[in-house]
Amino acid sequence: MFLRSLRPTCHLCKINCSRKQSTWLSLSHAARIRRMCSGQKLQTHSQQNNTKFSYKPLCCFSTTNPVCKERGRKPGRDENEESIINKLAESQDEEADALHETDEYKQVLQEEFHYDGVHHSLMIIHPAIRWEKDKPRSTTPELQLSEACALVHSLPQWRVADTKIIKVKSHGGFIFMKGQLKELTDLVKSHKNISAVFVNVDILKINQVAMLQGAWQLPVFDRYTLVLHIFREYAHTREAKLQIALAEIPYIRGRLEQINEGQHDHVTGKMHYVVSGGFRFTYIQKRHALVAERERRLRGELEKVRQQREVLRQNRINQQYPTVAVVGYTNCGKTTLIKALTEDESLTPENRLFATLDVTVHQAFLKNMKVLLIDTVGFISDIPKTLMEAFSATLEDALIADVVLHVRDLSHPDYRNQDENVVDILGKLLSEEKLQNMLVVNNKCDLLSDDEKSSDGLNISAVTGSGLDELKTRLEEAIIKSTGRMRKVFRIPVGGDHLSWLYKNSTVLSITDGENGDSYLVETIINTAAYGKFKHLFSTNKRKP
Ligand SMILES: Nc1nc2c(ncn2[C@@H]2O[C@H](COP(=O)(O)OP(=O)(O)OP(=O)(O)O)[C@@H](O)[C@H]2O)c(=O)[nH]1
Ligand SMILES: [Mg+2]
Repeated sequence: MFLRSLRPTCHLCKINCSRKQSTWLSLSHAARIRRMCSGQKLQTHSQQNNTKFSYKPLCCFSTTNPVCKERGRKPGRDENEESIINKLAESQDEEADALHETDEYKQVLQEEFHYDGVHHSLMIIHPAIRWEKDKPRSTTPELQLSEACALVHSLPQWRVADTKIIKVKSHGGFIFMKGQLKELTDLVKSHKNISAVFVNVDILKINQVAMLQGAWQLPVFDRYTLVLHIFREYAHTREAKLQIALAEIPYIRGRLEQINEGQHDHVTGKMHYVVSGGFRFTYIQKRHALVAERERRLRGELEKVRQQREVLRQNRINQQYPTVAVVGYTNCGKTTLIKALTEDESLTPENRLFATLDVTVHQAFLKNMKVLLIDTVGFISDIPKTLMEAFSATLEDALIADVVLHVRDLSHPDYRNQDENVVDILGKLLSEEKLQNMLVVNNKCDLLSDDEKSSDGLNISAVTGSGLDELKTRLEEAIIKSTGRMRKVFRIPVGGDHLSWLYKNSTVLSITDGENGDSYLVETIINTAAYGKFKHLFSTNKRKP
């Protein structure tokens, strides 16, 4: 049986094949290249049973496609197919690592994100919107600027050379008025040691970047690109690295769409046209194909990693330990709090934004209960949704946790704004029930006087340990409420299987002797299912709990 591509796309050069006839592959060969599949539909040659397959088309090996790297090969014959597959196997080895960046892709990254390993000395410009009617904010331009500085300082050896707050009408158009642009250009040029400019807005449009880079003759960063630099610098696990690589894609796509809409020509300043067998492929199409191919490989790899995560998650569910997701704004003290509750020395809290980029699970013993605490990636304001969406899987663990613990840094001058941001995001993600049962703690209270402490939420300090005893009690109560676990006292006979069963299936809090010495009183925390099972198993011997 043979397979044929419906919409042939060259696998190597990422360009649609100009040949009218696409190459036929034998089923066995198609199976061998399955892992190279781009998800495009292929049909059986005979179409008798109308079966559809998803194998990678090999039409790219067209003899007539001038841009195909494999040009000259004659498709259709078995010996050629064999060599094609060998070639694919080679390229597969090279590309086996989904994170591998081709030279072409490296160039895209360099153009869009300036990943050149340079430790920049930055000028930060904060365009403060004059009248924010629809969204009155509890923050101030000075606080936003100081967060921008913290972002820069999160990168090793990056430094802030100067800062400037400038009032603007909106972040649209060209952001700055003509006079303002001149003033800023003079300022930037007056600093000889500045190597880049960071405009503190969530994301700059391509025409804005081109205009500002043109005026200042320096690379220009926005929050999206700067946060990506931080993520890239500190990601350790494969999952985090894949997620970050995936987060680059919507940014690049957004740029391509803006070029497509004709907003502005790209950084390169010209459009490339590749003419191939009567088809015209623009620079945009080529880049779209390049990005699509990378996305396909990253998603495929991420899926595998996530399957492993799912196994771990299932293990946790099977273990029946209650889970607590610790969430909050970046740098609020989530990791420090988990360290204090678990005494896990392997945890290393750091005084910088986005110190935690991987979701990790830690066992803790509260007062009577063993729980699993989940450390999560911190939130930050003014970051486009697409960037945080790349980390959505890490939040999934938080979403299915029995209890969500929201940590706030009460000592932070901008804590109200941070709180609004986190509550806003959690409000969209969590069910009403989870929100109702959410616990809020005000951390870093050791840095505050009694007057400054809040009456809303539990005041704690993860560093000094104050308030942690009360937090453990409240966490247990919240877990009991959300999981249907209950406190039960069982009277069980001495010398039976009851006690070992209870140890296995519930949390045993205490054991005392019964009045006549022939029984024990066992205090437990048990869920409704286990309670029903106990009654069922030991109904004849069971004494009234
Ligand atoms: N004084 C004081 N400092 C604290 C407290 N809790 C955390 N910190 C400090 O705050 C900084 C950030 O702590 P982390 O635990 O890394 O914060 P995080 O929320 O995990 O941060 P990300 O992982 O970046 O989101 C560290 O320097 C901690 O020592 C506290 O209760 N009091
Ligand atoms: Mg952390």
